[in-house]
Amino acid sequence: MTKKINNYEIVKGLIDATVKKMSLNRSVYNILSEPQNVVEVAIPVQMDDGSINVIKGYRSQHNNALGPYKGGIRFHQDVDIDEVKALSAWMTLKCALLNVPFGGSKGGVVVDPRELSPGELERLSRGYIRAISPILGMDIDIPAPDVGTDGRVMGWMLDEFSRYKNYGEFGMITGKPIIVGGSLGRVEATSRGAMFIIREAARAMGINMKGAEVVVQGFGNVGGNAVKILHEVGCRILAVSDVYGGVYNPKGLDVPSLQEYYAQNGTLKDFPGSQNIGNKELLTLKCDILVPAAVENQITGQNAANINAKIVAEAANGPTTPDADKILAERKILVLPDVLTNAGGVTVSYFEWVQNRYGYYWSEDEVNDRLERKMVEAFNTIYSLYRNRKDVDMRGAAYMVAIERIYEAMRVRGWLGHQVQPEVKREVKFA
Ligand SMILES: NC(=O)C1=CN([C@@H]2O[C@H](COP(=O)(O)OP(=O)(O)OC[C@H]3O[C@@H](n4cnc5c(N)ncnc54)[C@H](O)[C@@H]3O)[C@@H](O)[C@H]2O)C=CC1
Ligand SMILES: O=C(O)CCC(=O)C(=O)O
Repeated sequence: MTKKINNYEIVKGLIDATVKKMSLNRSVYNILSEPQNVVEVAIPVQMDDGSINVIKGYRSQHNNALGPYKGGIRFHQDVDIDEVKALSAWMTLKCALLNVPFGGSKGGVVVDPRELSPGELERLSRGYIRAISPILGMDIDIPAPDVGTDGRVMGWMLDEFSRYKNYGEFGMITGKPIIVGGSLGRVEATSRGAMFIIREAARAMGINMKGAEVVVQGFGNVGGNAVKILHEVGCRILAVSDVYGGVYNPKGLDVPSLQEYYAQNGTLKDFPGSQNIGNKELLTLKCDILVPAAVENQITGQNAANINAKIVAEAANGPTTPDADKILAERKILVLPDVLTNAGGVTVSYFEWVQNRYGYYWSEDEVNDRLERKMVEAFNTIYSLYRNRKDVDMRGAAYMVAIERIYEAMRVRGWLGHQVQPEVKREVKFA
């Protein structure tokens, strides 16, 4: 049996390398290598047959130097504590990178939501949020959707938290339905943000988005909307997949018909005018842009030599392992890191939180325009650092920019004592 890849060890290794490269005090690594709080809860859930299942859940609050903890909630059968810790650290980094005034957190529940009835799913969602209510709040820790959760689940969680507080604190969760304070554009935000990053990278590499050949792994919130939005801007979608497998047409899939087919049949398989393809094979298809938008550790030392794209755009969190990163860099394949590429989700979550505080709601165009500005600004900052330094890849550059900001917040808050450098010598100025 192959050893499970530990993403928490991976993110710690990346933070360690970055802190060393920036010659920062060791205490910066010591603080960032451990989440500030981690809770584990056991949630009793009444099943439809009357029995009680006790389901395990976690919340990891990684760092709040820059603002309240922020991060999604994952419902997935493979969730474990180290995965949740890793995902919470990535949240700290991506919020810092996007100049969004939040820290990082993440929640996880060990369950396959496909196996629950709607009633069981609602009782689990309410039970989980009840269990972690004391550590949540719009100025403390603000959850959102991730794998296996969506706006409907956020609606139940908002309601449960409001019962606990005895008033409706709408800004305590984002990605919720529009009618209860959700933001226009949040459902598509992660994918729209990814499109902006891909567009900027394609421009820098001389790839025309009109007709660019794209392969997307994952057909949920992020993958499904990425397919739709990339198609809208003129890309040719050659292949897409979900956990059960995918479909491929070398001339390009008919995206509107595929969406209709999926909505009707609940599967991509046997979509007319395409051939079925497995997830392994899909990742190695020849294309301009490969978009992993499913789960972690999809591009590894095992298959990186066979990746046949010019750009890998990480819409998922953690899809590429460090050994794969090395191989892709040697092969001159540009990897657009997760903490940048998928940060559109938390950016619009931030806009949602601002609108909730303000009690005034923006049009979808306003949301999308503000998102575009933030994503392009972050891309330019990282890309210029990557081009100027030459000793870091895009991920390394992104970690440097993020850690610089977190470091500065920790320094001025006095978390680092008096033995540290007064200020990091800035290589890139923030706008
Ligand atoms: N929902 C959001 O706003 C954000 C999500 N992300 C990340 O994007 C990724 C996808 O998240 P969502 O789309 O929200 O989840 P989702 O639950 O809506 O969709 C997940 C998709 O991946 C597929 N999938 C699962 N395991 C797979 C496997 N082993 N191989 C191929 N496909 C597989 C599923 O069938 C489904 O189509 C995750 O890494 C998540 O952390 C990142 C930022 C924000
Ligand atoms: O929208 C959010 O607050 C968090 C989204 C998320 O979980 C992620 O970026 O991985």
